[in-house]
Amino acid sequence: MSRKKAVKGKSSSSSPTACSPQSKGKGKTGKALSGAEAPSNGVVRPSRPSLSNSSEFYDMAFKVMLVGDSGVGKTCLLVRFKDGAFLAGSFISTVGIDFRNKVLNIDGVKVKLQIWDTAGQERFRSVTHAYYRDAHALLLLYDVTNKTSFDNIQAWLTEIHEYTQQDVVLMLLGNKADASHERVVKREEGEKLAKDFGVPFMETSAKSGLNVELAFTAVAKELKHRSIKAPNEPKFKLQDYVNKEMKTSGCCSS
Ligand SMILES: Nc1nc2c(ncn2[C@@H]2O[C@H](COP(=O)(O)OP(=O)(O)OP(=O)(O)O)[C@@H](O)[C@H]2O)c(=O)[nH]1
Ligand SMILES: [Mg+2]
Repeated sequence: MSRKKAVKGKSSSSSPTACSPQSKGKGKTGKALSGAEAPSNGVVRPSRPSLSNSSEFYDMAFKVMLVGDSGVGKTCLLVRFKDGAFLAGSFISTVGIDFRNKVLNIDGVKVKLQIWDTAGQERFRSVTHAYYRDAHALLLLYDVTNKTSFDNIQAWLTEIHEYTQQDVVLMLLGNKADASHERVVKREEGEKLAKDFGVPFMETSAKSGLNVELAFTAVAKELKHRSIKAPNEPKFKLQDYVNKEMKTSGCCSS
């Protein structure tokens, strides 16, 4: 299937980057969802086990978007999560939008995340807006070594509230937590901002892998719980789960 079909006819492409999936020789994108798999406002639940890609079954599927300023590490975070790799090198911005699939086993349920990596550059903003509507969850990133990317979070939140569904799952991530010498945004500042806006928060590092798996797993758990809540099951609290599981970067934790 062509990439155009993968995004339902809208033009999308990405340049190879240091963290590009292409550098692993796996092609530009994951496969497009089609038919019963196509992203919709509701959860995708195949009536019988389905193939998410050529090899993996899943029970439910959700669409997750990575957003935030250019250079905060969205592509690297996705590559770390999907391939377990961090390929240092020169930074080439994502062009347009791209996605990859990953199936997680959440408490015995196979949850497929279709993860969309957006371009942070302003000139692609209108392309990105078109995809917000169908997103079940958003990971909003800033870079702890870049104050502007942190200051822009409020504007990102305004944009997100304007374009996404009301019940979208949102989490704020302070990425590049490994870069202790270049850090200009304290973890506490990230925590405060997240608290002020009522969103769960954690720091991550695509480079070291810190909390990367946890960020996606937490979102998948929240989406799964919302989708199939057993009658007497207590409400899943994303931030509580993250706090329990989270590892701090070591350098700055008190
Ligand atoms: N130290 C450190 N560097 C990182 C980390 N994540 C990404 N980088 C570097 O930051 C630069 C930008 O990373 P990308 O993942 O391409 O950034 P992006 O958010 O996808 O940028 P756009 O595609 O333009 O929106 C690259 O040079 C990466 O090597 C991290 O966790 N730690
Ligand atoms: Mg990118």
